[in-house]
Amino acid sequence: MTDPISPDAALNAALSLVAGTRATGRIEDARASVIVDVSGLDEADHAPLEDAVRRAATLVAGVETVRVALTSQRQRRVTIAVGSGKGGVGKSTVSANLAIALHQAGRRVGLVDADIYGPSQPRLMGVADLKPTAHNKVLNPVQTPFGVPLLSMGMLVTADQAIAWRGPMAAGALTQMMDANWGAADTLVMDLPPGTGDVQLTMIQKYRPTGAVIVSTPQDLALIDARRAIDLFVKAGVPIIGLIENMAGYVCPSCGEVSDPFGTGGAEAAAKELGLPFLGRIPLDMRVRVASDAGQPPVTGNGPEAVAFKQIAGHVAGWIEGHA
Ligand SMILES: Nc1ncnc2c1ncn2[C@@H]1O[C@H](COP(=O)(O)OP(=O)(O)OP(=O)(O)O)[C@@H](O)[C@H]1O
Repeated sequence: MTDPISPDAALNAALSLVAGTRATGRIEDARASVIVDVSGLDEADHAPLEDAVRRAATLVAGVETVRVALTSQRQRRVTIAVGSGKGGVGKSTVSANLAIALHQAGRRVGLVDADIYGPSQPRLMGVADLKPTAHNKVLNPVQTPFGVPLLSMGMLVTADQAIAWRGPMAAGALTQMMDANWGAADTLVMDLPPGTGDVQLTMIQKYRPTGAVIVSTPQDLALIDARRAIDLFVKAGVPIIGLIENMAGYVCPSCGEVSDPFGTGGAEAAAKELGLPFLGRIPLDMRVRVASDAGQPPVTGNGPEAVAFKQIAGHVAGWIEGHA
């Protein structure tokens, strides 16, 4: 026998049919109190949504009166941009695992894949076949198995279209994702395109992040690409939370021994020289690639790489608490 559905669950089920994850409510003494998050909606869409929510709540068994409050959460939302001076340094891998680790640490996190040149988050987050829906022209992010909803450039346009984009077009698509229905999310992690061109600058200026983390590899720092990425954020007035060194030290898949083909400590020294915090290093470990390719972000496991991602996320969470 299945349990009867509670009045609150019946109310929330009815609300989700008309407002997705925007509306939540509870019933007390035959009165339904409903909160509707109108973040990102045009002013003109508020009243129709409120009416739809009110009608849906009125039809729920046991409800005699309905009170609806509209709120906008956007002001309280923190945006963390993840950037890199060039491609292939693991920026997307870091973004996915950082978003999940922040969620595991208690934040309500959404992930925005703004990498127009190679949007890899749908695969990394195990939702490669899913597409977002829309309500009143506002996108509903795709739910992932890891508690972090996702929107990706790859869900909006084909790769060929995106590659021909100029800055303002990419920024327009980014706005559509940033103004989506993120519901109660208090933090958005934004995976930016690699490099430091006009597209990146326009995106950052149009949707200025609260803070940025820079991902580099040990050899990348020698080539000063990471410094260019830092400059890009500084130019746009975005505070740098710190530097992450990825693919630091090679972990031998057979014996587990760690060696340093590109030297060690380079990123930490560079961070010091630039006066920036060093957030931590992630080893070059085959398990990171295998788990990522399988849509199972390594931070959800219990290997040393999971610990590394969690420590980095701890530093980022500390920064958010101090600055946002
Ligand atoms: N620490 C690591 N150990 C082993 N493999 C890694 C590590 N970090 C990333 N990789 C692998 O390196 C490849 C590139 O990573 P990723 O796609 O995250 O880089 P990116 O900087 O986002 O690249 P792009 O700019 O092309 O989007 C992927 O196959 C990924 O699984």
